[in-house]
Amino acid sequence: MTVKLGILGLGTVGTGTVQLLQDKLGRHPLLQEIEIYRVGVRSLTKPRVVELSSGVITTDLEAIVNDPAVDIVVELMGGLEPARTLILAAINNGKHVVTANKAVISRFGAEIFTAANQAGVYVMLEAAVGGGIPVVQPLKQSLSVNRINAIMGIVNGTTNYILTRMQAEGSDFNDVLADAQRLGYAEADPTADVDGLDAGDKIAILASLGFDGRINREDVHCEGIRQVTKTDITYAAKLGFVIKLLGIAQHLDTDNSQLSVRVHPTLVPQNHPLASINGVYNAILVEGEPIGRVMLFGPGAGAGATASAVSSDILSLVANLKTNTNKPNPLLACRHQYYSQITPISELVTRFYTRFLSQDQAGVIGKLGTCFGNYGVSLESVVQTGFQGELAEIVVVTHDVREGNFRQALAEIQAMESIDSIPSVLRVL
Ligand SMILES: NC(=O)C1=CN([C@@H]2O[C@H](COP(=O)(O)OP(=O)(O)OC[C@H]3O[C@@H](n4cnc5c(N)ncnc54)[C@H](OP(=O)(O)O)[C@@H]3O)[C@@H](O)[C@H]2O)C=CC1
Ligand SMILES: N[C@@H](CC=O)C(=O)O
Ligand code: NA
Repeated sequence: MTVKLGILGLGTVGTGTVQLLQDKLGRHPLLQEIEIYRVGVRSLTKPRVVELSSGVITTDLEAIVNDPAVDIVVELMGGLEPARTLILAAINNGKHVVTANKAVISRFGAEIFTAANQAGVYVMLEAAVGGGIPVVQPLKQSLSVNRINAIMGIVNGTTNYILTRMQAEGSDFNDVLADAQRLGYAEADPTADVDGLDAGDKIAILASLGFDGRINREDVHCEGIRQVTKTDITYAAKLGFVIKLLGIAQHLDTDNSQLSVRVHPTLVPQNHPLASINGVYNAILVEGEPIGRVMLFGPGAGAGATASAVSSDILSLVANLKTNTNKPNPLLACRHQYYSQITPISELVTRFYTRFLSQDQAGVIGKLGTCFGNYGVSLESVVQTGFQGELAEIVVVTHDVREGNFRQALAEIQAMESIDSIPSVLRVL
């Protein structure tokens, strides 16, 4: 008997997955056991690049998740609703689920995994983080005996593609975004990519896998790349950095009582392993004990890469169904019971890069230094870089400082008469 799939969604990832599953030659023999039984879409008239037998494509997605013949529901539609409701219905009907939907998992993971554990089914999500890169299963299995200290990475292909082209070509943000959408990397609404929310969903999921507790998505501090300008990219390069949007989950102290989970554009030293990850590629650096550092690298978005992750999850479930075991596999199931306590961003200790525009007067740099000093902020470098019209441009890099102290100093500096504006504040790795 074949294992029957009900696939919800036939867009970029759905189409890539169907193409992979239909082209079995030279791939794992278990793929022969899979039947694409139903595919749910919004529009029956939209042209499709894959051929499916008549009756397979339907707009009745509820019928798919309620159909007793369907063994595995593969949710590739995106968005919060109706995806969440359909996933829960599939679970309650005893079906295993594969999803690429980080937005749903990061917000409703507790509800979904509790339902899955009660129903004795699995929810697999390799495609939800890092696209084609195997990172979810490695964290759940191959790396799970390590004590994890930090997980940090480039987890959004669209913004990495945009930042890379802005850096290499001096291109305009909006033109590059349009290319990322055309290539199928961006979300249907690219706001989630550009504002760091997609990366926030992904680092929340990685943190829950690595640090063994549920993450309240609202506790994840998220900043996107809208404020990153060509000017900052150029200054960063002169100072020996590249600017990357990083998702970071790390213990802030040695007794592991403080966990920081956040997303923000970051000045990364040019010799750091994440600095050379360009274009749509993603990379996730895991630091654990005793393993040390492991970096997982690969294509973070796009039809084929993401289909690889989706199909590998389907294959794991098919293997499980074929071996007919009724006992839950603890390496596939979710075992979280509690929420992790997340440290507020004001408690983070980090370096900062800041660009000031000031009146061209004597003594401005001295005043900046004094004010920073009053809040315990010590400066690693201060450079008066040039002029923007009548205004002098000053770039400062601090030593490590508690973010709350730094922000207080900035508020005081902002109010100084000689300071026109503070166009950029970026954290430094
Ligand atoms: N694109 C990528 O590179 C990656 C995407 N993902 C995730 O994969 C998922 C799918 O993304 P992607 O393929 O890019 O999205 P698309 O927008 O390309 O495709 C969405 C598909 O779902 C269908 N659909 C959406 N809403 C409904 C609805 N209410 N009722 C019926 N059908 C619906 C659409 O139908 P129709 O075709 O009729 O419009 C379409 O086929 C998302 O969760 C995304 O975050 C994860 C990793 C990478
Ligand atoms: N829009 C996402 C797609 C994959 O998750 C990205 O750009 O990384
Ligand atoms: Na992945």
